[in-house]
Amino acid sequence: MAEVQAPGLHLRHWPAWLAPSAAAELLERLQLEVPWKQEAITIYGRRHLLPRLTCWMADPGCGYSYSGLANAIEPWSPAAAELRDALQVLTGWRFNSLLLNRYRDGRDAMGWHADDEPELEPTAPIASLSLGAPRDFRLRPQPSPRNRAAVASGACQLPAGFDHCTPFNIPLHNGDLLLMEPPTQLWWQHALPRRLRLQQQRLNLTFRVVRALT
Ligand SMILES: O=C(O)CCC(=O)C(=O)O
Ligand SMILES: [Fe+2]
Repeated sequence: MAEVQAPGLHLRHWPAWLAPSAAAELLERLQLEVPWKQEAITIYGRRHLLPRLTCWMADPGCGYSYSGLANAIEPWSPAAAELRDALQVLTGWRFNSLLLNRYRDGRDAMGWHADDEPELEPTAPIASLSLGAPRDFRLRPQPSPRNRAAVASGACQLPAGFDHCTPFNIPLHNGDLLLMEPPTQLWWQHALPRRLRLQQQRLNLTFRVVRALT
């Protein structure tokens, strides 16, 4: 396991957390088991198909909206539930929500964002499992709008050295596990850029802890 740290950023990376044969078998299972959909989002009144297939799985009551989509929640599939339980043993967290992304080839991608929705438990990590083709995972420093307001009002401070941080890449390979620990989502954004020559698919699973709404 390799730790990646920078001001406001803490990642733990397990290269080949799953052996290649186990990762390949899991990819096959998930491809068949998961009800993949291509969702559309509306920006300035225009509908855009997302450049990837997605599915949300969660415990009942643990759904949340993402990029303005109120997501339909699917029950845990057998393979996803096994991974959730293995991640609980590794991290001590009972992940109650999962976003699955299927990048059909290098044209599919994900833009810059942070997973900082108010529904997410801020003290929990996000656990990201990669299967299939390798892709670059990019990170760049960016205080969230909420943090920018908090910094402006004096309620919180930028992490020391934050303003000198530079964007960087972490290549994620078949079977890699990446834990994004707090407060990473507050200060950093991430993206999965397009790779137009790539023809193989990649699956990514991000396990999350959604707060019980009271
Ligand atoms: O595909 C990836 O590695 C990143 C996915 C991601 O950032 C997300 O699901 O929020
Ligand atoms: Fe994300």
